[in-house]
Amino acid sequence: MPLPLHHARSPVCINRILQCRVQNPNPNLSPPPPPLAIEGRNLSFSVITKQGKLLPILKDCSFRVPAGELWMVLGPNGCGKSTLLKVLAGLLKPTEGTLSANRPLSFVFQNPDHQVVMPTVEADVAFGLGKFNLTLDEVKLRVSKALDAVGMLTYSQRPIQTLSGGQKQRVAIAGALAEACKVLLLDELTTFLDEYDQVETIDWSNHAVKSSVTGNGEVAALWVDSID
Ligand SMILES: Nc1ncnc2c1ncn2[C@@H]1O[C@H](COP(=O)(O)OP(=O)(O)OP(=O)(O)O)[C@@H](O)[C@H]1O
Repeated sequence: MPLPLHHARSPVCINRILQCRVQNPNPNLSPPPPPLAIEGRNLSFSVITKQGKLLPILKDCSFRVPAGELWMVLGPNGCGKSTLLKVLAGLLKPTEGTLSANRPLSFVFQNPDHQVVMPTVEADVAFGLGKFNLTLDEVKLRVSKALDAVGMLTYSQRPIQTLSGGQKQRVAIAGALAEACKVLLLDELTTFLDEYDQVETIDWSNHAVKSSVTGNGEVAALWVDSID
């Protein structure tokens, strides 16, 4: 399946991330590059095992994700994808290297049932906005723009339990967009989805980060997923 994305593949280990952006053959005519939203330089992360040995998990990992783009990092189980996301989210401190990521930053997890909590689509996307001191009209506007960005606006009143797994993932992404996140970290969203929902979720996620309909400015997304 051709993915309409820039993507980075890591067949063996995440420290071999390759940057896959195609260079413009005539840089004099090209527009200025979009600002970077996430940049990791020479990131390493190690833990000390119970036996007192240093166990490297990420090694010398460098990558740059511009605003308005969705990048995928694909790798086998245990290669360090979740660790990379935790480092990006600030949950783990890199042992070496530097990192910058625009804020606010939101996580969307692999099991949508752990993330969508309210009875209807609209209520779920509005749930996270309670902390922002917004008027009711502002909440409604943010919710409808975010749902529109992921193609779920017509589902606003639908009970959550009637949605497919992929639709629930899109509602979870809309919740993050409604909170005006600048960086989306998407952790193995395809795990519980059938093939159709996988393609839809990737397409709509890509659309959402490229779209300005949320009014957030451009969002960048880093999606990690497993490959056999
Ligand atoms: N605190 C820790 N102590 C020891 N080993 C760890 C620790 N955290 C992660 N690891 C190991 O580092 C490796 C990478 O883990 P990580 O969860 O990042 O992999 P992953 O690529 O996300 O895997 P999966 O695709 O199965 O989710 C694994 O071998 C894991 O056991």
